[in-house]
Amino acid sequence: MTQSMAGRVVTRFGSQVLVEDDQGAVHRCTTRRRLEHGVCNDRVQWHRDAQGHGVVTDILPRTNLLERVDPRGNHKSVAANLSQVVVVIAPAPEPNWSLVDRYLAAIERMPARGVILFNKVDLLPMGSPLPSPLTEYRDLGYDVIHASVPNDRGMDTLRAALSSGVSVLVGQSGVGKSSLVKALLPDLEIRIGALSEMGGEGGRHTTTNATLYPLECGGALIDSPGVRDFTPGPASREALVQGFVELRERAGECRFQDCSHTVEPGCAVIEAVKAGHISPRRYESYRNLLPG
Ligand SMILES: Nc1nc2c(ncn2[C@@H]2O[C@H](COP(=O)(O)OP(=O)(O)OP(=O)(O)O)[C@@H](O)[C@H]2O)c(=O)[nH]1
Ligand SMILES: [Zn+2]
Repeated sequence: MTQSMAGRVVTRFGSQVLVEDDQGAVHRCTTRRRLEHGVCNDRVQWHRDAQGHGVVTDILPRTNLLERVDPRGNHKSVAANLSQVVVVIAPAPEPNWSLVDRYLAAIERMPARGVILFNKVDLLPMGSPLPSPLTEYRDLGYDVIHASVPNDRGMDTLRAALSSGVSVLVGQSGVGKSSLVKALLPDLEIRIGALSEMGGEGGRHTTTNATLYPLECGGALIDSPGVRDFTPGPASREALVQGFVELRERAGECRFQDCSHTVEPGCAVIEAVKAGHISPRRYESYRNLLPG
């Protein structure tokens, strides 16, 4: 056996994966059968077999996993080891704040860094106030970036935020994710073409699989339609509490250890809502997301 090397999965198609080595070169590899479930950005060990073919021999433990839930309710792994997830919203289509809370709760649980990108700010009338939920997110410690691709606003701030680690952009349809990705990766089509060719076998590679793209500003972006439209699945009550930073830090002070933070006496969360320390809107989001 030849020397074992470190790498990470750029994308997969069928039973094959493209693996990027430490020098940034990309190699087509097969995976051993028990390792079939490698996903984009998995850290792997690989080697060349006697015929010179790349073979992935090991998938290293993941720091986190982005999962998609399909319409039938099946969980599908999309990408691993993410540093941050950027939730894109815009003045139009009007933000679904409850969906933003759902995204942030899923991101906290992964765990990964959550960033909010308020896109298409050129649509805002001059001097209009910041939507109040954005102030809440800022107060909770989330970075809120304002951007507009046509006006080239906030793009440097966004690039700086993406410049280390591996990120994904998510958000509801029409908020401008495609335009942002095009601005961040102007040569996306060329890169997709090159990867497809590497896929061999008649370019069976499709862009529907999550793919890792190094960014010129440093860092990397994982993109695919399935990643952009990622909607988090339902969460248990305990998981949900962990997903709301302001609930998580108070839940330990409730009178009952198994407090659901909805009706119980001596609930530190309800007290904090009453005292104005937790936003009633966020608290409502938590209640609405509770499993029935
Ligand atoms: N005014 C303005 N319009 C924008 C901006 N970015 C994108 N748009 C427009 O918003 C619409 C949606 O943009 P897309 O980039 O396709 O949005 P998306 O989030 O990828 O949407 P889906 O493809 O439906 O998921 C298009 O008509 C864009 O031209 C922006 O910064 N300002
Ligand atoms: Zn409680």
